[in-house]
Amino acid sequence: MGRGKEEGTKKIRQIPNRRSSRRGITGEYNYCIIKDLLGDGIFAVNGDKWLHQRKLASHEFSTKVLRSFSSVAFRKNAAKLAKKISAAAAGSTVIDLQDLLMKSMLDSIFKVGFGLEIDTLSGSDEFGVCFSKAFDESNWIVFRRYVDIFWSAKRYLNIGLERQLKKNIKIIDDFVYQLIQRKRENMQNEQDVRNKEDILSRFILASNEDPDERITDKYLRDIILNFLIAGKDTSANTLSWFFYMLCKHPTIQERIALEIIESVGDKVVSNEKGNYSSVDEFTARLTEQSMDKMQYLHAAITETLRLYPAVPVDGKCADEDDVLPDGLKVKKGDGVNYMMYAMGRMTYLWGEDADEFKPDRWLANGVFQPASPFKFVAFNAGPRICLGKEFAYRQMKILAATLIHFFRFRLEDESRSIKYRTMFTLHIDGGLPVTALRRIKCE
Ligand code: HEM
Repeated sequence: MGRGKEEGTKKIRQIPNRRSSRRGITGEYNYCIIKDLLGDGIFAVNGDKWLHQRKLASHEFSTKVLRSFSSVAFRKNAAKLAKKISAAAAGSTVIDLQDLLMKSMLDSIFKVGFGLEIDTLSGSDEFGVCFSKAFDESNWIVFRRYVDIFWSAKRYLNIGLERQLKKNIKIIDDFVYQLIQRKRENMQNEQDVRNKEDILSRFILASNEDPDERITDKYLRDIILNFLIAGKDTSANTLSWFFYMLCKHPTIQERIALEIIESVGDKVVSNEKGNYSSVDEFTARLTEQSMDKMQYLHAAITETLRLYPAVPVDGKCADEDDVLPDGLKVKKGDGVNYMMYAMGRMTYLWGEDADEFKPDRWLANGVFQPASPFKFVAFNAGPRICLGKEFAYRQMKILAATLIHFFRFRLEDESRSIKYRTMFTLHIDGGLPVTALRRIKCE
């Protein structure tokens, strides 16, 4: 088994992403299914275009500017969400935490990714809410195509879900093209556009210097939708499962709350008014240094991703004939799927307690120990590893720390059996209804 595992790592690395170069038969079919929604974006491109986008995107993700800019935006959104939950807690109202997290993530990614303020969390931004609904529904309909063999006939006849999808895509496109237009206009009017921090501005800047004129509005539209699909549901779903786990394991919830207090310092817990702290004062303390001290929180999020990987299954397409470690021959163009969901629960990888939620398995002397990305595959591995991993951890830790500091969460119905919904990402079917009790007064 040991030898197999080692070889497997090498072989899987040699099988490129189905969208990376030549697509082959299965790759072509997958591409066909998703291209109506995502076009030729990061997830659906081939050859040179992918490399070009990856270069542009990875540069942006690694800049210090983006790192500090995104932290400010994440803290602001975390505070907004905490205030919303606080209002519900005051009235003992049950909240759907998954829904709130999805909205909060959408607002965040618009700010960080595209430099735009939208407010779907409060529900006041009608255009944004409409876009968000159309986007989520399209995501589900596109996934349904994998199990509906008549989808292309329905698309041709413009009936059923395909008709709905067409309408949704129009809403999405109108919204996104308007956004690009607005962005281009703003950038023309601004003096120092080089200091723009968001990813869309950087792509637009690159388009002005692109001799081949590859970065068209259609190209930017695909980039925006790909970043949304990559960055919104993944982080929101992970946090939903994370809070579900904390509800099931109250002692872990308490241990994280203690670690947060130790990491940010005692002052936030009490001031001259007693047991009170402003949420903005608290989030301001979520600096890189204090976040780095939250090793147990980091481990608990990682443990959630092991058991509930946001991308539960992923596919690749063989670029050339190959042989898998167990001797299975793979022909050029064949599709190979690997299941993160199953891999996270394999006893031969994680031990006899693989099914248990144990953040401690990631710690040695209180310090987080990462596993090989070929074993912990939630972010993929090799050249197509997730570009937003660091970004996602920062955002999830800021949000989680803020909510756990101020509230104690309980499932609305302990007896309800929680199931996942089959989509591209691992949603909780029916949402996550919880009650939030205030630990600390939150304003
Ligand atoms: C918990 C959060 C996340 C998880 C579990 C996750 C997981 C993944 C996985 C499994 C892939 C590989 C997909 C494939 O093979 O086709 C991927 C790719 C990618 N992710 Fe993430 N992701 C997360 C958050 C994010 C965020 C927040 C962003 C950006 C805002 C992001 C941006 C990307 C991009 C751009 C790619 C494509 C990379 C490439 O193909 O070169 N991800 N992610």
